Amino acid sequence: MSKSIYEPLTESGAVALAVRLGLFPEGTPLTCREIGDGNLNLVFHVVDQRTGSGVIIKQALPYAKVVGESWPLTLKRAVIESNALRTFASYVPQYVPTVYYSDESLAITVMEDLSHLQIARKGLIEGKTFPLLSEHIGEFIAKTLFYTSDFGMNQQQKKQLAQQFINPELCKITEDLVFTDPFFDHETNNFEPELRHDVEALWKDEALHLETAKLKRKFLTEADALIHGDLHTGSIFASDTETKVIDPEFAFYGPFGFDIGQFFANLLLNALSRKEHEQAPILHHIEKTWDVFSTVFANLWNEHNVEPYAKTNGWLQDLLHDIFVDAVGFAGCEVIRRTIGLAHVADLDGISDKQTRLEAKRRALQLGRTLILQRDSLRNTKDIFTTFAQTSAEGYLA
Ligand SMILES: Nc1ncnc2c1ncn2[C@@H]1O[C@H](COP(=O)(O)OP(=O)(O)O)[C@@H](O)[C@H]1O
Ligand SMILES: CSC[C@H]1O[C@H](OP(=O)(O)O)[C@H](O)[C@@H]1O
Repeated sequence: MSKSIYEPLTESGAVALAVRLGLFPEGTPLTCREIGDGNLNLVFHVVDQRTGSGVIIKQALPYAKVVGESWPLTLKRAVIESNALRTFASYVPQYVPTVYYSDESLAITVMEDLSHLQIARKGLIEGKTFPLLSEHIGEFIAKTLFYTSDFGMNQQQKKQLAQQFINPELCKITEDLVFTDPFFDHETNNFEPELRHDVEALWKDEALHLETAKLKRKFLTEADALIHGDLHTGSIFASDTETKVIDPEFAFYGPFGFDIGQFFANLLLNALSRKEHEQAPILHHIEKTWDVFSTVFANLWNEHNVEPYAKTNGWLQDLLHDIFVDAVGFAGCEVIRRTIGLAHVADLDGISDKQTRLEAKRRALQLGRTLILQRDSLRNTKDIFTTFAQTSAEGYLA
């Protein structure tokens, strides 16, 4: 298997691979569908017709699927993804799919089929609430961050691990699409003409540029822990009882606050798409994520810290404060990029009434701006909700 030379799989090729790998007993009647709906990769669902049990074969393409062959992209992202899933599984196996097999030259990851769950974004758009989502994600983030940081593992081994997750091409996508392009008149941007006035105001906003630049610098330079790097609600499978995080191909050693910020942002985008009286469960998820994250992280800090300064009075509180402020700022960037940048979210784009959709997008731009500019003065999740409630339909220019 290791001598394989890369070529994109077809559905029949995926079946043949599953058989070659012995994933199903000889003679099993198998069907396969390519079900990838993300921006980058192929995803094959191979199913035993008799039992309904399946496996997922995910394969990276040598380019970004959403744009096409004109945007070449490293196949190494498949190795990053399978290694990240395996690393996360060593701390929180309950929150990631099991990886059965990976092949660097074919750029594939073969993993547990999670089809009994639903992509959280889709469920949230349908009005589901997934009661345990925030508890699980708070714990996922706290444990993966703590145990891969200088506080939770041997500090020399951490540097070795960070080397394995050097991920320059995928980081550049985030540096460009999240932190840069939406704030300038760039060809990757994508927004309705009615928003141009608001978007142009954003492009000219010097104060916003300064604060976004500071957040970008953090993303470029702070190697706190192994982060997922793209923890939006489309990267999470959920049900009423289970939660699984997928798609960590953007993983690298980055700032503590980034995954929390991405998750907050995508919850806020969903809340913006809802009527006011339906927003409470989503805002509750933000509160709960932070509560669980900070509690679990603090417990790990107090009980398993390898750093001699850990017991220094005030350091943990100081760090949690910084993580919160950064998360709020990163959330602001993500809210803006998902509204006017290259890759949108169905939560907003799927609002069928044009006026309602434009109002939600204007509120998103205003919310993103406020989160970035006022992040230092927001002390807790209640302050995020106040900011959210103060956004107006007039949006950025209000
Ligand atoms: N382990 C899995 N089990 C079932 N379906 C999956 C699994 N992984 C991915 N998928 C399906 O494939 C889609 C795209 O997967 P994703 O990893 O997000 O791809 P991309 O990297 O292209 O964004 C998901 O939205 C989901 O529908
Ligand atoms: C050209 S990549 C755009 C966008 O797509 C990624 O998301 P996903 O792989 O989950 O579809 C990531 O968010 C990138 O910023």
